[in-house]
Amino acid sequence: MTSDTNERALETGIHTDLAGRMSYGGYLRLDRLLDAQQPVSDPPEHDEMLFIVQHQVSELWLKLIIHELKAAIVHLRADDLGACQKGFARCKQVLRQLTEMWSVLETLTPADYMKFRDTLGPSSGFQSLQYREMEFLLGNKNAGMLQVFAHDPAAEATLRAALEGPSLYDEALRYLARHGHDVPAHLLERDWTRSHVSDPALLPVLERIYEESGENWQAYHLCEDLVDLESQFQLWRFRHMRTVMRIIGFKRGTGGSSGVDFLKKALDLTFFPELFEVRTRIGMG
Ligand code: HEM
Ligand SMILES: N[C@@H](CC(=O)c1ccccc1NC=O)C(=O)O
Repeated sequence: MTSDTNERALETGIHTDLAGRMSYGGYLRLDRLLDAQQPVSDPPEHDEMLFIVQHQVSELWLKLIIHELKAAIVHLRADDLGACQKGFARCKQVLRQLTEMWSVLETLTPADYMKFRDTLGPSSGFQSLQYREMEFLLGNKNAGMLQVFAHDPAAEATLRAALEGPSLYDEALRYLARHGHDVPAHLLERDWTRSHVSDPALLPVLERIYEESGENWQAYHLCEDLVDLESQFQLWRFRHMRTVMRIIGFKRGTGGSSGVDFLKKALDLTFFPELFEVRTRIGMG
């Protein structure tokens, strides 16, 4: 069948009377979402739109990750590993998206970025509340980070709540203890505002889980989900550092840090140290 136009006729039944009813734009609050891209460069720099959209999309994905991590912590506490695994699978895929997104920003040339970089003033991703909350939920705690939000009491309270609660790793260790694994007692009740410090006493516990994964499948699966999350997170950090190096070289950061050097140091951080250390022992007798 041929047709002399390329139009697709509306089927009968398509809703067109949407006055006062739930619509696409209304449900998604697109009036607000799509009004939130407000470049500040004057005269306007074409590439500032890319910069804003990239950050906003990142923040939206961070919002979902935080939503899932908080739920995973609740599910872990309730021994509901199935629900937890669903959340982890989603977080991993979102982190992959976030990591892949650096390729879009890498189309920003150093010279084009410098045309509007000054307008950013002292603002920096270092001040991302959601990023810091995600780090805290994963276990990289640092009370000093609250200072950055002293100007914003609501933000500070959000971050403080994440600082003061057990992290995903803390809850995973508590889960293992409840399920017959000999996790040292001092890891089960402690000052949650501090990052977990690698504990050699955990290694034999994890070694058994890894050596006898068949008999400890749930625990093994939980540990491997955490390993996946950390590895994917590190890929995001690495791509950020390389993108920054490519765009601003070794300039200082707008947030006041040394720049690439500061970002490189973050690559040494680990959320779940023993889950990597245990691998050294596997098969060694
Ligand atoms: C041209 C693009 C970018 C450049 C040049 C850049 C540069 C930097 C630099 C130099 C820092 C260190 C802090 C400072 O002194 O400012 C930093 C931190 C940070 N940036 Fe970016 N960044 C870029 C894009 C992004 C994007 C798209 C995100 C996504 C949300 C992001 C998130 C972060 C976060 C979360 C930190 C804090 C990292 C930490 O504390 O470990 N950045 N960035
Ligand atoms: N820190 C970046 C500026 C920057 O990337 C930025 C500025 C404002 C809001 C978010 C940002 N993203 C990540 O740091 C720089 O030093 O050029």
